[in-house]
Amino acid sequence: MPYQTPPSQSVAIIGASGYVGAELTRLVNQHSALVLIGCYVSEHSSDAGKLLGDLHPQYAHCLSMPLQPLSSAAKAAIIEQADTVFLCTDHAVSVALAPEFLQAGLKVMDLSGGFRLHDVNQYSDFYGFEHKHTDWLGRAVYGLAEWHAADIVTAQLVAVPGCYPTAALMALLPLKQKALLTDEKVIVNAVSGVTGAGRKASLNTHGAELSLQAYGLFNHRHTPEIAQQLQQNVLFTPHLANFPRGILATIYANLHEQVTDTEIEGAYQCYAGQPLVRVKAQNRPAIKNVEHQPFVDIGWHRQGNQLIVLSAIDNLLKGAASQAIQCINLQLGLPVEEGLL
Ligand SMILES: NC(=O)C1=CN([C@@H]2O[C@H](COP(=O)(O)OP(=O)(O)OC[C@H]3O[C@@H](n4cnc5c(N)ncnc54)[C@H](OP(=O)(O)O)[C@@H]3O)[C@@H](O)[C@H]2O)C=CC1
Ligand SMILES: CC(=O)N[C@@H](CCC(=O)OP(=O)(O)O)C(=O)O
Repeated sequence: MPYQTPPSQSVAIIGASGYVGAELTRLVNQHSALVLIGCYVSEHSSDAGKLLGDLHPQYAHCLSMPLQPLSSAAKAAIIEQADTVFLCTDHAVSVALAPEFLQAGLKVMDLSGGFRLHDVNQYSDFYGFEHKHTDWLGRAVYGLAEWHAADIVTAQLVAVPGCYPTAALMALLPLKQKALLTDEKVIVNAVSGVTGAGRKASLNTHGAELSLQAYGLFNHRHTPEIAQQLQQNVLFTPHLANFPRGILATIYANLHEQVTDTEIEGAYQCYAGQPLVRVKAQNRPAIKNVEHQPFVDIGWHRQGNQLIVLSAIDNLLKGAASQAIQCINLQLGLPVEEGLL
């Protein structure tokens, strides 16, 4: 029987003090159909009991109750009161937590990578842990909202895509769908702002150490995620840069002989009527145009059979929190942009 969704939802946010969780708290707070029952951090977090505004003053207006520790009693209260749980936690934490809520009949929107990959072996290879919940892995729906709307509507577990895969797939899937690309490896170079690395301090993200630098060469976990969804090999190289938020992806793909500009234009027509996707041939998307916005901006340029597609998103919004809101909007039968524009 398809999962039934009531018209409004009570939601809990776990990992609410992080960059993604705080942004999601803001979006839930301004959403007319969502009722926030609580915001949680880990059981022994030093931030338990603090106000969101103590940690993120810009979100002080979004939450009057303190951040709560995720104790057994808190989990029981969530199961009692919430319809949907948003997990804004690390991958391994999400994999451990999600089944507890799913088995109790709640819906889960997981913003980590814990349920995105179909091949369980890739968790050991790319995430460094063994995935213990293959049953739920098989049932998770990939939450790329413009591409999997019908499945998202009935999903109990949504695996909200990674930020880099969102930027890459939104640019490439229209071309793939129309079979305009050769089978050669697609090259994705992308630059992310530092909030992409999360809130916890590390040497790599320390201001004085930060520069524009590549990382994750050949082995970033988003390589299999992009390849799985695109059904094509990719060479993905992420770069970390010294700005707060946003991703710009520069993508190199090869077109079949004889593909015309009109066919490329036609492929991107799949986004006509999608209010959060802005495509323009010859456009050079810029991070400043998508910062704090739920949009993906796409532009394409070709020379002969060589195509360059550019794609920009806010990593914390279309790359995470606003995409999760798009997914719950679909489940509630609301316009995808509800509460976002
Ligand atoms: N940053 C980004 O651009 C994107 C991130 N993501 C994914 O979203 C998730 C969150 O990312 P981000 O906000 O950057 O991460 P942060 O490190 O900023 O936040 C993590 C949050 O999880 C909480 N937490 C940690 N351990 C537990 C636990 N055991 N139980 C409950 N809560 C816990 C932390 O609080 P505390 O430690 O105090 O308990 C904090 O609130 C990650 O899986 C990330 O990969 C996805 C797309 C984009
Ligand atoms: C700059 C930076 O460090 N970015 C993160 C990607 C964040 C993201 O999208 O996330 P998931 O972890 O949810 O897949 C990284 O490369 O690990």
